[in-house]
Amino acid sequence: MDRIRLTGGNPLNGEIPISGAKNAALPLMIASLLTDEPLVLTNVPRLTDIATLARLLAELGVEIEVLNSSGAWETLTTPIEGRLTLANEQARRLAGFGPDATYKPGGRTLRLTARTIASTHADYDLVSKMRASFWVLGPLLARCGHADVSLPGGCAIGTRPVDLHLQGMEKLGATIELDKGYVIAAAKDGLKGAEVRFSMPSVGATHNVLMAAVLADGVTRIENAAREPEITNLADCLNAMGAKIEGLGTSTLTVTGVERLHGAEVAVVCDRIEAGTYAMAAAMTGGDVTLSGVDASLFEAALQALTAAGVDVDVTPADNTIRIRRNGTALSPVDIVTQPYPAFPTDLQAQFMALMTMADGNAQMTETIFENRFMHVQELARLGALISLHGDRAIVSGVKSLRGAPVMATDLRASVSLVIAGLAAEGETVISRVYHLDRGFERLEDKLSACGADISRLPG
Ligand SMILES: CC(=O)N[C@H]1[C@@H](OP(=O)(O)OP(=O)(O)OC[C@H]2O[C@@H](n3ccc(=O)[nH]c3=O)[C@H](O)[C@@H]2O)O[C@H](CO)[C@@H](O)[C@@H]1O
Ligand SMILES: C=C(OP(=O)(O)O)C(=O)O
Repeated sequence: MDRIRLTGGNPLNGEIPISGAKNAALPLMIASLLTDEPLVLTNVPRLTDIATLARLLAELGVEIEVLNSSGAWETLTTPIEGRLTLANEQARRLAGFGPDATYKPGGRTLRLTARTIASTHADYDLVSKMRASFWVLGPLLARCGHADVSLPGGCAIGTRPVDLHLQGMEKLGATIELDKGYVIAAAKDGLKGAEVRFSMPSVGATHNVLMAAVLADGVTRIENAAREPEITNLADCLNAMGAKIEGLGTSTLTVTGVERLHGAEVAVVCDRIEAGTYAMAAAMTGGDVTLSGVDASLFEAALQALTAAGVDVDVTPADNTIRIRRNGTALSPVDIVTQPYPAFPTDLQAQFMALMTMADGNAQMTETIFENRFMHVQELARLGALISLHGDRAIVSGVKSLRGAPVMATDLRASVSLVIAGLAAEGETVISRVYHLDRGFERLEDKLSACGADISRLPG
């Protein structure tokens, strides 16, 4: 298993191009199941989660092509015994591993075509690797009237039930049974529009029910929908495919079902979590970094927290850039509370905690979304951080310096919080289990070393 080695102390200086968002690219790829025409996605990031989902979609019958550097479509999926598969080599390519002479920021362009659905079975092997795979349930039900999908996996940050997804499908007229770890869903006479009111905003349940409702018969109102920008990206995509969704960006989505959807071309929105992560890394090292290809309006709460910590944040919307600087000034402690969008995102909590480990005083991190998202605390402690846990709150007492140490990545965002701390720690930090990191950060070592970080991958 690969590890990341880094020696702290270098301020980050330069430009970091921000990739397309993992959490938007995944539902957009899944939306391809809703039509027999091609769905073209631009700005798709190179990540293992993209490869994992591509594998699953291929098994369901989706042909996947990539636009190569000569401007031609190259097929990544291979038909074997009447089924499509994605070979290991192609999966590694989608994940962005290995030397790639054609690499340039701006992501890949993929074309996904689900001419026919070959299978409505989403196997444990793939769904257990990644939360978003579970979202094939809605589109499969909508297009085929049945699906059996393994209960999902994803980052181990809490119990993460799927009751809201299932209640939503039942409201649309599906029958749901649970058998041997699988959700068996059927809608013999098709899905019917309905009122779906979530007891709490769930990103995944909103994606899933939205994709089911677009082909349902009649009008669906989704109340208390999540409002994350990745949901708006999906709703925009579905509308470009011929869906009728109103209320984009609000907590009430009204969907008038249509009989069929058609192909479209849609860009993946920028990754606000990746951008926030690098902003915190730049602040941590006392550097001067310009994030490019980024929309600051998508993560205002995080940028406000950085400003409150004494970091200079200059947004230039016309250029899609944000300049992050901290030259010599101490970091002020700032309390944060994670909440659904547009509040401070849970996916940036670990990174902000890493930053606060060197603040001048005590900062309180309250995690309200997931009940077990403090796994990074004990690893940050190995680097010399002082953090105490009190239920859903962590109190971080800033220290003057951190010291490098061997640490273990426990989930995606926890892993990158260790990178941020390691960049400022004295001496060497080696992070194991970096497969977590590869799920969601495109070419992290390249992006950071281009700005002066002493960081490299140790192949395992
Ligand atoms: C691939 C992806 O986009 N993942 C994101 C998505 O995860 P995900 O879609 O899993 O997160 P949700 O928004 O669904 O979860 C929010 C809360 O609702 C609870 N819940 C959710 C569904 C359900 O049926 N029942 C239930 O109780 C969860 O346990 C959690 O406490 O949103 C999270 C919250 O912004 C992010 O941290 C993840 O990065
Ligand atoms: C928690 C995350 O991913 P997942 O929902 O796939 O576990 C994340 O992206 O931070």
